[in-house]
Formats: sequence, structure tokens, C-alpha cells
Amino acid sequence: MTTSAPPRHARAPELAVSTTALRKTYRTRKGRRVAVEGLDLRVPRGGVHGFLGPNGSGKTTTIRMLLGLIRPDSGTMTVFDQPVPEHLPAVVDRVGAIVEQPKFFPAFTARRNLELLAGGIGAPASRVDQVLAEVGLGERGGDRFRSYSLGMKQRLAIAGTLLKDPELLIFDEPTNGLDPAGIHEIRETMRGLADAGRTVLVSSHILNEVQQVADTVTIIGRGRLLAEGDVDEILARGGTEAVRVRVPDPATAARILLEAGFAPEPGPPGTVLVRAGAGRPALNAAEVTRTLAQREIYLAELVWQRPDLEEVFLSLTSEEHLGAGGPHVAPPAPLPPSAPRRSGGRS
Ligand SMILES: Nc1ncnc2c1ncn2[C@@H]1O[C@H](COP(=O)(O)OP(=O)(O)OP(=O)(O)O)[C@@H](O)[C@H]1O
Repeated sequence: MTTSAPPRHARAPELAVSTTALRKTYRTRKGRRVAVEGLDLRVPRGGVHGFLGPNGSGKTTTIRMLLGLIRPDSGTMTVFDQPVPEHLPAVVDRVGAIVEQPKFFPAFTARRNLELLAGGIGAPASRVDQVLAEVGLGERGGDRFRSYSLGMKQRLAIAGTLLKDPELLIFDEPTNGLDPAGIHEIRETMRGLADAGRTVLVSSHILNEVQQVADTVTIIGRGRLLAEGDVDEILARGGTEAVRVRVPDPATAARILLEAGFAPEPGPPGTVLVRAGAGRPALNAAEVTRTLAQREIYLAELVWQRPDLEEVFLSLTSEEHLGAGGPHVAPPAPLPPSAPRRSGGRS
């Protein structure tokens, strides 16, 4: 007897995490505060998934529900297709998480700290050097914890989550309090973990920071879904590309560009911001340059202005969207069948 597999395109995307209509309210002195409202979250297996939203938008609450630390009012959640919290014990070893800062002993070396942690959670001591290497601390494992930079301390915390060799890593705001160098270290570490085949679900209120490393994102505001899907696809939906050109006479340049069918607008002093204009499928910088050069206007500078996730967020939560009707819920974009893998970060 032969069994035929369903055609590949018919398969639903494999999800590491999903939630449906998730809702959580907190009881406060002023009554019930809605923290998460009807949230559908879909985190594909493999790659980095950014879970983004401003402070107080419900990210930590969602993560705590997924980890069984608090209970939702209603809705369903799965981790590796297992309903949680009911079946959390079946998947708990496949998940590593940093929700609060783990406590390490300052006077002990990083390696000793991890050995103690491994003993406590029943992970083999042989994993310690492997996980130190995986977060780029292989050479510094013998140094005392207190001599570590904040970025290294955070990488050590990530190493701790890897001791049980989990497939899914959940990091709640892992770059909080770090300087740009530390943020870069954590971004590179997350990229490396995803490139090695793990799934990284990372929350952040700094959208552009995660934009550089995430393959897919979910953007929430006031506990509700605003947008989800592939980063490039969301960026494409979020605004139009433009080039900023510096020219000796911006007003004349703008008039010439308008006549040629572009959509120019005044930029910062001495510049014109040029968009494709109706009837052009995309903006072509060479065409802008040629149009002006043909009229003997030569550019001193041309800079691409690409929309970023902060802008997308602001446009999704602009007054009209957050008016009486509450936040606009963007139609979910289809997720790729398997998350893309990429080496290196975005720029
Ligand atoms: N224990 C609690 N009791 C009452 N309200 C709470 C509690 N925890 C969170 N909230 C409220 O729920 C909402 C969502 O908070 P949550 O911490 O989940 O957001 P967040 O997106 O993680 O924000 P941040 O980035 O600041 O941590 C906020 O309005 C917050 O004040």
C-alpha cells in the first residue's frame, strides 16, 4: 500500500507558537484593564520572529501566558502544536526563555555559573562549553561574571537557556539597557541561533532594532494585532520609497521632476524628496539622476529613504486608526511555508 503525501503547497505553515483570540485582563483598583485583546499570533518554525509593540502593549503578558506563568481569560495557545498550558510539560524541554533576568553569582566564573545552572535543571555538564561557544563566550568562560559587560551578561543568560538544547527560544526585551555594541552582540547571537535551526521569538518596543534581524514580525498595539508577516512585505505595505536629492536649486529641480511624472516634495533645506509618482511601478534612482542631468542639474547627493517598522507602526496607529473604533487590525499577511534563513543582519 502506498500513501501519498499532500502536495507541499497545500500544507499549512509549520508554527512554533500560535494563539487564537487570546484575551487577558488584569483586575485593578479602577476595574478591569485589558492587556491583550483577541490576539492571533503565528510564529513560524525557524528564523527570528519579532514580537513588537510599544511599552504596555501586551508583549510580556502574552509571553507569560505562553509560558504558563499566568492564565488567559479566554482564547487558545499552542507551542509546537500542543495546547498550552494544558500540555506544557510535553513541550517545556523544547523551550528556553528569558523573561526576567536570571541571577548569576558575581564572584563565580561564567562557566561555574552555568555548571550550577545545568545541575539545577538537569542538563548535562558537557553542554556548558558548547553553549558558551554558541553565544561567542567560549574564550571568556573562565572570567568572573562581575567582569562581564552588560552585553556579555545577557549573552550568558542566553547561554543558560540553551543548556537543554531547546528548539524555541523566547526572549522578552533582551536588549533593554544595553548600549549599541551590546545590542549588536545580542542581534548577532539571535541571528546565529536562528541560522543554526532554532526559532527565536523576541519581543521589543524598539521596532527598528528588531527589523534588522527578524525574518517575520507581529506588531501589536494596545493588546491587539496591527500587522504580521514577512518584514520586507510589511515594509512594502507601510509606505513608499523615496530618494532625497541635494541640488543647487531645489524649486527648479522639483518642477522638472514633476513635469517628468515624479512626485517631488520639499525635503530638508537644499533638498527635494522624490517619490515614484502615479503611473510608475517603482522609483528608479538612475531615472531621477538622468532627468535632472538632461536639464544640466547635477546632484550633490542622493540618499534612499526607505520606510522602517517605526513608520509602519505610526501609520497603523495614527489618529484615524486609533479613533473611536479602536486600533485598525491589518489583514494578516500569509506566512511563508518555512521561515527564511539569512546570514548576517539587515541594514
Ligand atoms: N500585574 C499587572 N496588574 C495590572 N496591570 C498589569 C499587570 N501587568 C501588566 N499590566 C498592564 O497590562 C498592559 C500590558 O502590559 P505588558 O507588560 O504586557 O506590556 P509590554 O508590551 O510587555 O510592555 P513593556 O515593554 O513595558 O514591558 C499594560 O497596560 C500594563 O500596565
